[in-house]
Amino acid sequence: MVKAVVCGAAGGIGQPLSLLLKLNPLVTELSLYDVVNAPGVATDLSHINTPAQVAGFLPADNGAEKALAGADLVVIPAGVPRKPGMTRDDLFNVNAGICATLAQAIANAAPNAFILVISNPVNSTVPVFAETLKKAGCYNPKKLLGVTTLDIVRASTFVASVVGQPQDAPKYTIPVVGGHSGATILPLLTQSEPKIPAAILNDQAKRDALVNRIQFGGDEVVKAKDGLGSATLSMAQAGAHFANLVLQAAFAGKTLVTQSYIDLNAAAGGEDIKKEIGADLAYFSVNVELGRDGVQNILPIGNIDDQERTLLAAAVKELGPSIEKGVQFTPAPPKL
Ligand SMILES: NC(=O)C1=CN([C@@H]2O[C@H](COP(=O)(O)OP(=O)(O)OC[C@H]3O[C@@H](n4cnc5c(N)ncnc54)[C@H](O)[C@@H]3O)[C@@H](O)[C@H]2O)C=CC1
Ligand SMILES: O=C([O-])CC(=O)C(=O)O
Repeated sequence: MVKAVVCGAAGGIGQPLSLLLKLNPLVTELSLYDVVNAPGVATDLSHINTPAQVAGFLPADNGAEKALAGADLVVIPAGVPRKPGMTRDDLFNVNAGICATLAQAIANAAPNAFILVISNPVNSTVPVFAETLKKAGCYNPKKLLGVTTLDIVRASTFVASVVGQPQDAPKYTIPVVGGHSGATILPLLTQSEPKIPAAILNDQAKRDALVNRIQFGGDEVVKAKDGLGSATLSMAQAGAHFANLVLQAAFAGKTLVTQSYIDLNAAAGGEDIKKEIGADLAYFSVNVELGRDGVQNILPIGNIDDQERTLLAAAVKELGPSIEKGVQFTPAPPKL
C-alpha cells in the first residue's frame, strides 16, 4: 500500500502530475490538496479505472493534514509560477511562505514521508523545507528531494536535436548537477551516454548554445506562454518520472541513480562533493543512489573538463546566496 499526495494539485503542473500518479501501478491511494478545486480534480481522476483511490481536500477543516495523513510520498508543485521578465528568485517571498506552511503540515501528519519539492526557486525552497522540518523535530535529509529532473529531460532532448537525431532523445542520458536556475544548472555534456560527437563539443559556438538552452529552457517556455505561466506539462512528466524512481527504490526493492538537489549531509559522499566543487555548500544537485530509505549514497560528480569546471565555479557562486536565503527565511506570523 502506497499513499501519494500532491500539494498544489489543481494547478498547471498539479493536474497532469496527479493524472500521471493515478496511472502509476505502485500508487494505491492518491490524495490531492490545493486551496482551490482539489475535490473536483479528484472526482474527475477517480473515474479512471486504475487501482489508486483518489480523494481531494481544501484547507477548510484541517484539510491539509487530512490529505497528508499517513502519506508515503508528497509531491509539491504548490505556489506561483513566473511571468515574462521575472526570475525564479522573484517567486521566493510568496512560495517560501507556502512551502513553510506545507512543511509544517507534513511534519504534523506525515513525518516519515518522502518530500519532492517542485515549487520555485528550488535552490531556496528546499532549505525552507529543511529548516521548518528541523524546527518540528522530524527532518530526515535522506527523504527531502529537490526535483531537478526537468533539466535532465531537457538536456537529452536538446542534445539529441543538436546531434541531428531528435527522435533519439530517450536514448541520451546527460547528468545535470548544481541547482535549478540559470547558471546554477550544470549539464555535464562530456559525460553524455551515448557520447556527443567531438565535432559538436569542440565547436565552441554550438557547445555554448547547447549549454545555454539547457540552463535557460525554463525561460523559453515562459516566453512562449507569454504571461500564462511556465512549464507545466513537461514538468508534470519529469515530476512523475522522478516520483516513480523514488517509489521504485522505496517500495519495489530497486537501487537507482539519478540527480536531485539535496542536503549534502544526507548520506556518505557529501563531504567528497564539497571537495570536488571546492566549496562548503550545504545543498547541491548531485548523483544520488536511491534505496528503500531514500538517499543511501551520494556519488561523485566525476571527470569534467575545463569548460565544465568554469561553469561549476559560476554555479557555486550563485548557489551560495540562494541557499542562505532559504535557510534564513522566517515565515510571517499568522494574521489574527
Ligand atoms: N522544479 C521545476 O523544475 C519546476 C518548478 N516549477 C514551479 O512549480 C510551481 C507551480 O507551477 P504551476 O503549476 O505552473 O503553477 P499554478 O499557478 O498553475 O499552480 C499552482 C497551484 O498551487 C496552488 N497553491 C497555492 N498556494 C497553495 C497552498 N498554500 N497550498 C496548496 N496549494 C497551493 C494554487 O491554487 C495552484 O492550483 C511554481 O513555483 C513553478 O515555478 C515549474 C516548472 C518546473
Ligand atoms: O522556468 C520556470 O520558471 C519554471 C521552471 O523552473 C522550469 O521550467 O525549469
